[in-house]
Amino acid sequence: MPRCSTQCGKNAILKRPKTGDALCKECFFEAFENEIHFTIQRAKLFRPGATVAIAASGGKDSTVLAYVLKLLNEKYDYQLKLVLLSIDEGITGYRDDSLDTVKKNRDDYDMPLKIMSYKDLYGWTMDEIVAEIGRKNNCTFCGVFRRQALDRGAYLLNVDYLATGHNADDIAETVLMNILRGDLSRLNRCTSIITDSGDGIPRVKPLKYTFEKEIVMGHARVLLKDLEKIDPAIIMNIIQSGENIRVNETAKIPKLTKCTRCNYVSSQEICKACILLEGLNKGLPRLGVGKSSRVKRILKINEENSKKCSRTEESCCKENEKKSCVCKSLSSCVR
Ligand SMILES: Nc1ncnc2c1ncn2[C@@H]1O[C@H](COP(=O)(O)OP(=O)(O)OP(=O)(O)O)[C@@H](O)[C@H]1O
Repeated sequence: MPRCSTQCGKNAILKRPKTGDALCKECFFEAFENEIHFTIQRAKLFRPGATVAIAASGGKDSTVLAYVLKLLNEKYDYQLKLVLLSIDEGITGYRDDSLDTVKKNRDDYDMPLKIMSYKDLYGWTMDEIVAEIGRKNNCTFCGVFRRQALDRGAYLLNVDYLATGHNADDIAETVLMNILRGDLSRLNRCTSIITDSGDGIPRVKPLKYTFEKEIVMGHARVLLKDLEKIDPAIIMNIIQSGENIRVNETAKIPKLTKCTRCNYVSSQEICKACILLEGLNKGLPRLGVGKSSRVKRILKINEENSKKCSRTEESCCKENEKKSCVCKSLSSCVR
């Protein structure tokens, strides 16, 4: 390795993929932290005196986020109050381990920690959901419930911001996925460093321009890594493409509104979390997996059937072994 390109006199230990600079350990840390500080300053990400919940999964990104935010908060006097918010999805052998890491973050960084579980919020752990639906579609449940659980946690903690550890690779991957799906609404939102979750608590991504070097499973990610081999600037270019795409004014973009059932933000009358939950509770776990037009059709059929159902709650549930009952009282008798 050559000498550190900052002329500090030390030997370089790595070549940064983002800039191509050969740096020593100390200069790399400094450049890394300064870039995040610059991102925060340029986007005016935090109001001084605000409380920030750091969405802490126990993974590398959110652990680095907690570390860097604490460091920058003290170094540059952002005057932020930092707390950790963790969601326990109830995945044995996975989340329980990473929750130990989050508890270590709490002790190391001296930050309060709030843990919220799917079991308490939805009545189901991910292990129970997988037992019901199988392995194929369980990511849909996990993603939708986690997103809402983080919003609920942030609301409960009465914080001003929710910061996640999404990095440049995550964002470039999401841009690519939304382009491939033609999802203009999400494409519009996914490159923003700050997004309104709909209940007044903005979500922020201080690591938006920070690279992730690890290769994670997933087709878009693999494609991205292949493209990166051809041109290292590709990750930034894809984010920029996403930012520059202009949406045709005649294109139909769903408006964010409130779910009529749980009152959380949704682009549909009933939010995805409520539909997934209804499917689980009615023994129709695949209800929310797939197109919203199909979901609407099934909900309508169920609604019509339930009008026809003249049985009592007990007999209906008994007859259907608490599984495919169509009477309106089903969710109360199943649970
Ligand atoms: N169980 C969780 N509890 C709290 N926050 C979470 C949880 N899972 C994900 N997040 C937040 O969402 C971000 C992106 O999550 P993702 O599942 O893509 O993990 P990741 O990119 O591997 O990040 P990490 O390394 O922090 O786990 C995380 O950095 C974290 O801020």
